[in-house]
Amino acid sequence: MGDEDWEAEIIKPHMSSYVPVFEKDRYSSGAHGDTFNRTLASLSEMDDRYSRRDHFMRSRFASGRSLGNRDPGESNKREHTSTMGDFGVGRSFGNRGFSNNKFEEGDSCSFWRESSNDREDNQTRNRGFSKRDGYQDGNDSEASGSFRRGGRGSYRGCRGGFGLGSPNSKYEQDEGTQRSGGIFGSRRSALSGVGKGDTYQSRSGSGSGRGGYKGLNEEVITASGKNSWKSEAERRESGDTQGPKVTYIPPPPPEDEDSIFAHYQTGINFDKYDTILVEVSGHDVPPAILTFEEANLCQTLNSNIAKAGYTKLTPVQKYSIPIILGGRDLMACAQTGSGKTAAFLLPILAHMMRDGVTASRFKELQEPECIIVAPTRELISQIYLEARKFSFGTCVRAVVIYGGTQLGHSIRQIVQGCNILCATPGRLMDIIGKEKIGLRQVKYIVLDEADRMLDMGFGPEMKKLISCPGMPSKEQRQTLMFSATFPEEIQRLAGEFLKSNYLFVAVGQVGGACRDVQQTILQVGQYSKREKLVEILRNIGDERTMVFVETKKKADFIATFLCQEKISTTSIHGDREQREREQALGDFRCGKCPVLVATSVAARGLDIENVQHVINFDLPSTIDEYVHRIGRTGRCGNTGRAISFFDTESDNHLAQPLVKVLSDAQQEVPAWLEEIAFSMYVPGFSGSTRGNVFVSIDTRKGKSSLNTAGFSSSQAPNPVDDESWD
Ligand SMILES: Nc1ncnc2c1ncn2[C@@H]1O[C@H](COP(=O)(O)OP(=O)(O)OP(=O)(O)O)[C@@H](O)[C@H]1O
Repeated sequence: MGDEDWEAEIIKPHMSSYVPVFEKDRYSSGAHGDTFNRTLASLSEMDDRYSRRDHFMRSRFASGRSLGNRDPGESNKREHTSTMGDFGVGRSFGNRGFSNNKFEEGDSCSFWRESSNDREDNQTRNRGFSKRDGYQDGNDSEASGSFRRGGRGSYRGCRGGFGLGSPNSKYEQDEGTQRSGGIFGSRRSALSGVGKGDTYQSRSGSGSGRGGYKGLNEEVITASGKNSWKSEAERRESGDTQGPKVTYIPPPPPEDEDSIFAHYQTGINFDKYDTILVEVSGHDVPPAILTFEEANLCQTLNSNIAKAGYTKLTPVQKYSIPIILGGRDLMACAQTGSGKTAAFLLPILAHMMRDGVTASRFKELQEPECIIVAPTRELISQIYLEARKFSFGTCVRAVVIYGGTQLGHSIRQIVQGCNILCATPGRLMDIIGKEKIGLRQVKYIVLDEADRMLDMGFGPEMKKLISCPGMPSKEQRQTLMFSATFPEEIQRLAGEFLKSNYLFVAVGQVGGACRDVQQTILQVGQYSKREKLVEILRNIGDERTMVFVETKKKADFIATFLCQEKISTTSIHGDREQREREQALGDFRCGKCPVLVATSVAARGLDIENVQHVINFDLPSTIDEYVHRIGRTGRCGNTGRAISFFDTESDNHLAQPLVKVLSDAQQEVPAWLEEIAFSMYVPGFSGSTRGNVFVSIDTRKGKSSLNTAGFSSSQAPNPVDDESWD
């Protein structure tokens, strides 16, 4: 099947999904989530408000009129502001916008092309603008600024002297050029130095633009025509386009053993994992193991496991490790924070050790045995650190490469030896296109957050990956997929990547929320959200809290506002430069800024110690996203709390799946939410999932089932969105 067919297949079938039906006599708001019926719904609601607003505002603000730091509705002025605007002092970016209750209005219509690019979620976008050439031209002139940017070598104090690496090195010629600005100006806000009492700075460098190795306005750049199999994402990072180079070199992680093995404690509910039901489907299922010893790993691995503080297997590990050790392909679905990363890393490493895999820095062409892909830069970095931890003291070398960093740096990492390549899709395809790695030796491909990796956003990239010259066929490699959510449609697509006899492991309910997270849904209208947020954060005190919002500019806006309220806050979203994203995460991790305002870019996979609260200031557009977001707390047996603001103006489509997720996780369901859910009743479906613990199952069973994840599939992200992730 050609690429086009494949993409079409992704796009179209999503448009129907299974959603629960609320029937009065069957529905219960209690703790038992088995009273839902199954239904085949029509298209899930697609919220195109932003696209429409975008359209409107483009015509309204296309001239880039000046604005003050008042509210997001006026913030396109920042396109012409080259200095660090201090939103914390004097004219209040936050207060004025909100005090007039104009935030939402402004939000919807500020940056004239932002709304289509701003949301890092699963919404459809308006992709109508193009202007490729103009954009390119605009960037040409910025090229000289790249080294200035790269010269900021003091990330977290770790980068002194590290800086740009060796500009004269032979790899420098391979340096990709990545655009970071252009015709759309500099709406990216950069936040820095946010601490207690600090001001929250929003910078809009006229030359730096959006920090932009990602985003819709980059996608429209005309490709060179070379490497025609390459995607826009790859071209962006590859240097096929004109623009300044991205010179950011991430600081190397600490090398001392204590740092490598630093970990947090499992929580009081860790042992309760044992009571979660697990179902494995497929033929010839190897028996689960109960202890690490049963896995028969080599001594070094066992020692690393012990140093990591792992004494007991989690359910997904008990089942996945023997399956992978047995050479089988696997699709595994287990709740957030339950140890999926080690579930694939340990058996892969065990095989590599068995096979005597050794990294060689003398090989001109590096040929990794394992490729791991994940949707965000921060997540792939985290997976890399786990790989480094478990391979400590072995000859296996893990490398991480991701967008937003200097391409030459990625290449230099690889040539030092590469057995496990952890990568975001864009950078991976770029490196492959530049023939910096060979694929012939690939024995393992891992898709973490696999449903995300296979949806409309990244699916085409993944398809290309497995079709790359040299890539062993699926019969000759092991393909492993992990996620906490797995829509049925995506499961079906996954079949193309997996051997037909792959095994499917479901730990608890596919797409179910972690039960260690106490979920609260509050009915809060858009104009009351800010006040409510402050009230909650003041009660929370210094406990680490992630606040999720729906758009990038709102992330900046809310972070600014919280800083004005003297709540130490930082933010992470796809319009921030990579250096800033990493700085923000670092400040949050270490507690310098106990509040992190984030878009969906931080929803998946991030494993941050002591995140006690997640607040959905805006609910996401899909229930899967909700499950992943709240999964940033309550990890590894620890407890956490999630509070979500439900706006009846915009969130009603989530009522049904929310009630389902709450019920399944044995959470209290507010009566008002039940009512909304009931009012959203979709007639025409019969069937019940009553009594079916594994309400979403291996699709090969041919059983269409109630699947919270199924809600999202109809709203699978537009490919455009993904460039803010990678
Ligand atoms: N067997 C274990 N014993 C102790 N800690 C563990 C064990 N397995 C994993 N952990 C720890 O639990 C935390 C969560 O693991 P991990 O990030 O792999 O979860 P996940 O299932 O991938 O979550 P998500 O779905 O959010 O990506 C990590 O800090 C990890 O080191």
